[in-house]
Amino acid sequence: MTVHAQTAAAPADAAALPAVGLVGWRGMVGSVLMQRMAEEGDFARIHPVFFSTSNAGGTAPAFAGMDGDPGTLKDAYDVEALKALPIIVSTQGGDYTKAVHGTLRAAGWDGLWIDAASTLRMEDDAVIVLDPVNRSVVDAALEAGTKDFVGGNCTVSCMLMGLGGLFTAGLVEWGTAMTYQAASGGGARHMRELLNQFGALHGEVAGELEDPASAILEIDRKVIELQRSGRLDASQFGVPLGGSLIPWIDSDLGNGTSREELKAYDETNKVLGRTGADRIPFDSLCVRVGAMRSHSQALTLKLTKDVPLDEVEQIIAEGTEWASVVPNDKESTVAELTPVAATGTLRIPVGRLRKLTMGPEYLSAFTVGDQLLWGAAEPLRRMLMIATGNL
Ligand SMILES: NC(=O)C1=CN([C@@H]2O[C@H](COP(=O)(O)OP(=O)(O)OC[C@H]3O[C@@H](n4cnc5c(N)ncnc54)[C@H](OP(=O)(O)O)[C@@H]3O)[C@@H](O)[C@H]2O)C=CC1
Ligand SMILES: N[C@@H](CC(=O)OP(=O)(O)O)C(=O)O
Repeated sequence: MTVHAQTAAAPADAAALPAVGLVGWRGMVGSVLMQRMAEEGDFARIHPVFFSTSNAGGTAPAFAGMDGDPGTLKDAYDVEALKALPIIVSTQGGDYTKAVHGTLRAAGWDGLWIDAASTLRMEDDAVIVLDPVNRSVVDAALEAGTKDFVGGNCTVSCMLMGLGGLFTAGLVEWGTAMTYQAASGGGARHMRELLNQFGALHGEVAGELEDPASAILEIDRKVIELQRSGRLDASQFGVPLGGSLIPWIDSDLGNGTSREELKAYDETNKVLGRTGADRIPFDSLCVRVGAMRSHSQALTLKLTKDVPLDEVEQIIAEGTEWASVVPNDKESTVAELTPVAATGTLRIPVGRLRKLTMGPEYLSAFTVGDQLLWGAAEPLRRMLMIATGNL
């Protein structure tokens, strides 16, 4: 199903454009989505209707490409206003999805729901969208009348954008991902907390750092003392992240696995359209590190056969338009395969590619991706463009 014309009340000059409800547009993920839509000229392809959970009646935002007065913000809990729209895009979060999606469906709304939250991802009648990897799954679902399209977990989406070629070629027998996830995965307040912690730690030893002759062990002692003191603000992450790491992300499933780790198996297979015995064993160990907004991961893949490394590189490079192979040497790796290099770009560098000593079918890889772009906003933006016949 492709939505070409709007069904909601809207200005006459926008009559030919599909009306799209945008909820969560000012949050962190929503802001990146708006930025990308403006960059790509998407606001000229839809008639945006902006919602708010906190400021209904306030002035709606204007973005590049929009035509006419953006009007006022509608109440994001107003089911009648939402029901009038053929498409709703939400980056508002899981609580909002839980509160509104079921009510809307129960009220008979059969529009397209495009969502960043994990709430509906594993529902049977929802599709995880990552079209450069699973366009056929998305198209088949649209054709079959599926109405719920959800962005994948950021780590899974970034991994598949980089290594999708190997998966779609059926070359992965099993895999593991050891992740290094940025503070932004927790939200904007987590990013601020990390920087405040770095600042406080520096402040604690600023005097000693000024003096090149000061004793490093005394600096180290003061830093760890502050980290353990309870005086560092760690209200978001629970424990200090600055100068440390946290090897647990999301909730505790009670079986030694975090919810984030389970997503690696569940979502990777769902994106690829693999079910039952066809699923690829895939597991992970997820770790929060002090990066700002790019997630990294070290992968071990058991290939289904011994594929020469140059062929592996070619398959990866051709897997998606955005995957780029980084030569496995120190100079290229430190320049191109870091969160600092990847942040703010749609490029997904994949490097450290080599066969492991365990045998020629065992492949090592490292990949990095901006978790707010391919990890959150971009798959939704593209889904909206697919649904409106623009991609
Ligand atoms: N963070 C991530 O990495 C990822 C997040 N997601 C999903 O996206 C959801 C949204 O995440 P995220 O964007 O980080 O959440 P945010 O907390 O940044 O934004 C969510 C909402 O909070 C409200 N809000 C309240 N105060 C402010 C403020 N000062 N500035 C901006 N917004 C404010 C806004 O709603 P209103 O305008 O109605 O007041 C906004 O839409 C998550 O819950 C998750 O489900 C998915 C993938 C990755
Ligand atoms: N859990 C991810 C971010 C996120 O929002 O993931 P999900 O959309 O699967 O809940 C992280 O902390 O890095």
